[in-house]
Amino acid sequence: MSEQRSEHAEQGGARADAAAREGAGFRAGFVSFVGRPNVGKSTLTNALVGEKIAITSPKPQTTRRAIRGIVHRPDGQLIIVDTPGIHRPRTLLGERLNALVEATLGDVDVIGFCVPANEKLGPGDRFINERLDDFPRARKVAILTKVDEASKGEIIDQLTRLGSLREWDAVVPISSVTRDQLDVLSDVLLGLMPDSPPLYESATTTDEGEDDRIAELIREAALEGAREELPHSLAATVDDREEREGSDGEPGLIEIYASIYVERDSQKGIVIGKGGSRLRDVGERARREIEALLGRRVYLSLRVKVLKEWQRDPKALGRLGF
Ligand SMILES: Nc1nc2c(ncn2[C@@H]2O[C@H](COP(=O)(O)OP(=O)(O)OP(=O)(O)O)[C@@H](O)[C@H]2O)c(=O)[nH]1
Repeated sequence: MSEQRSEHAEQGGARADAAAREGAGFRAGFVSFVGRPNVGKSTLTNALVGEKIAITSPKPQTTRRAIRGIVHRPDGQLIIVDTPGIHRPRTLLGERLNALVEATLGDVDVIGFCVPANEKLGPGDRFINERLDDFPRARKVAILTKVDEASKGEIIDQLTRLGSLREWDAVVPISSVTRDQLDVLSDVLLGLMPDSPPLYESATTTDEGEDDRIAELIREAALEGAREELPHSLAATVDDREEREGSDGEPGLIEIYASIYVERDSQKGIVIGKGGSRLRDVGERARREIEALLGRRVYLSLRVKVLKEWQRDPKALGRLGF
């Protein structure tokens, strides 16, 4: 992150000078949320940034990339690095994701350890908590998520158990759905960040490329309603796009050609559905999200392709951007 810090510091220098002249201390730094799959890390990222950056899904292990969301405040910037989560690797994809997590966590200023309020602390949480010792540089904050799903008593019990795991720099209960305590969490995280000039322009909410974000929206749409082993086998890419000329000052239609990848022939049929019905639904859902992202009308063409056992194949992983 230090490279990014100096690279982006130059852009933000003018504003920092202004802040310094006003005597206001400005803070900026990197935070990463870790925790078991499905504890609400991506939802929290989106809720804090106020825009859909990371896709979310009730299926565990949805997150595959280090996506950055940026929270802009008058007194600082929080740059959120969303990781795929720490787990025991079973495939080459799993190994690569773990390496990505290691590199990310070794570099951030704060690690937010997320545990849901409505489930007991389990071996999975303890495994991740112990791994946090490997990253001594980062300050550590415990975040109790989904408090809207738990009773007061459950929340208090869970806070006590969390407190006994280690000495946290802070413990904050939140709900991304009701937005309960999100401002408190931002304050706490910002308070743990180093003094620094802004690292990003104020209009930037992510530094992920547009095609990657579109591909993630397609994957999210395809994940909806997907069963059993299918979620892990899905990947999506944007292959081509063409802009149509607009008229009367209106932006023209944008044509997007994208692929959904599965690992086996049998999965292809599942994704396409009877007479193409499922794929049509996926396309419809994805198109609406992409139109919201781009702010213009979209024609989306989806093709389903089989890339045999891509999670275990180095060449295929490369092609899909892992
Ligand atoms: N009730 C409630 N549900 C939540 C909250 N935050 C997240 N969820 C739900 O929990 C599920 C998982 O959320 P994600 O944000 O995808 O979880 P994640 O930890 O990023 O999951 P992975 O990508 O698998 O690591 C989704 O169905 C969310 O809608 C919350 O504050 N309250």
